[in-house]
Amino acid sequence: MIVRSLEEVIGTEREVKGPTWTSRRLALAEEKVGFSLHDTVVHAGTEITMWYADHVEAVYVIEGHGELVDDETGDTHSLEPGVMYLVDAHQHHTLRAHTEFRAVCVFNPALTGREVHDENGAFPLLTEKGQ
Ligand SMILES: CC(=O)NCC[C@H](N)C(=O)O
Repeated sequence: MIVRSLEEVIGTEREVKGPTWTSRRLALAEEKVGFSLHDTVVHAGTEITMWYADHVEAVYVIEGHGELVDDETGDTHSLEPGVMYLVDAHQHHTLRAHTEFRAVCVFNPALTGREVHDENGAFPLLTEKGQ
């Protein structure tokens, strides 16, 4: 059994900062459980367009308000605590954080921990060895 607190992760290599977000990665590929689990904060008033070419992601909002745009259809969804969205088919999508926004994010395949978005808004498919 692995028990890990957010406080243990903050300030370590498991806390990864992107341009508009900070991802605290509680479970990673090295745990070998088939997914990674992150407690992620998105900074208020920001917008980010993403496209996970190699991953699926589940996002469960626990704090804050924002909106999600499915860039493939133009559909816009209001985001607030208790709302979950699944990026289930590699959709290009845009997240706007109206307030500081916090969510639990799960990725499959698991992130190794060092990934930040590339120029397409994707996470590179790294192995634990970093390829
Ligand atoms: C807003 C957002 O989801 N940014 C990407 C970070 C990713 N969800 C992560 O948790 O690493």
